[in-house]
Amino acid sequence: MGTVVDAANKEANGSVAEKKPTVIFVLGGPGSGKGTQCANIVQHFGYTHLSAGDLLRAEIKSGSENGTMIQNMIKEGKIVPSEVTIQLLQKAIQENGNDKFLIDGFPRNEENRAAFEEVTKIEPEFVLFFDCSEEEMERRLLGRNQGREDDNIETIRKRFKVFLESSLPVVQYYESKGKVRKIDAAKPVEEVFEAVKAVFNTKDEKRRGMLWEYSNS
Ligand SMILES: Nc1ncnc2c1ncn2[C@@H]1O[C@H](COP(=O)(O)OP(=O)(O)O)[C@@H](O)[C@H]1O
Ligand SMILES: Nc1ccn([C@@H]2O[C@H](COP(=O)(O)OP(=O)(O)O)[C@@H](O)[C@H]2O)c(=O)n1
Ligand SMILES: [Mg+2]
Repeated sequence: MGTVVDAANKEANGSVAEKKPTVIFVLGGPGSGKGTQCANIVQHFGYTHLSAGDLLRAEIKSGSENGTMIQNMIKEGKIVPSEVTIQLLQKAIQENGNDKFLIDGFPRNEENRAAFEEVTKIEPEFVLFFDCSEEEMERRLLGRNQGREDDNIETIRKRFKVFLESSLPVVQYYESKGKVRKIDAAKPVEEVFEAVKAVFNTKDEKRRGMLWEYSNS
């Protein structure tokens, strides 16, 4: 107790005893490059990557009682009820020894956002938002070749509609709180990652600055 690091944790989490994990939400339209960039962030910055879509697809494969419902929702590009997705995210966080997570593809609507906050009491440190044109995202999704049942033009159009109507308002909500770090995601993978690195390096510099100020006060 009483060290500089304790003080910083206390400031970030409210109290040392109830230390919560650091969470960064990674948002952007379908095919904007969330999964690709998360893999890079994991390599460089030591976060654990949790993709809501991957967790839901694993749940279908596991033969869970919700599997058929989830499969139908994904095929229609619809958003699975929060309680299902949040339970999967919470379990993944609890089972992992890391204390910093990239949550990719969540929250995708207001219900996701409010329920996660209510259940976990976790506020994201910031929201990484990958901004990309529909034309480019469509091209990427049709070329993704991961055998996904939702990467066909009919479902892609539905997913774009859901993104505009339900997911963008969540980005706007965090924008109003000054939490959005917007990245031009239409560029090549390496250039996008340069912009991502700048966001994470700035965050680390700010934290070092805070600790320095504290230790000199
Ligand atoms: N900056 C980029 N330029 C071109 N293709 C990309 C870029 N980022 C990702 N991709 C490709 O586009 C497809 C979708 O990327 P992915 O990371 O799965 O996006 P998301 O998780 O946002 O749907 C993949 O085939 C990926 O290899
Ligand atoms: N928070 C979430 C995330 C994904 N999903 C479902 O999973 C699908 C695929 O999500 P994903 O994040 O893997 O898709 P991409 O944006 O990576 O292409 C979505 O279209 C939804 O049907 C959901 O219901 N709720
Ligand atoms: Mg993805």
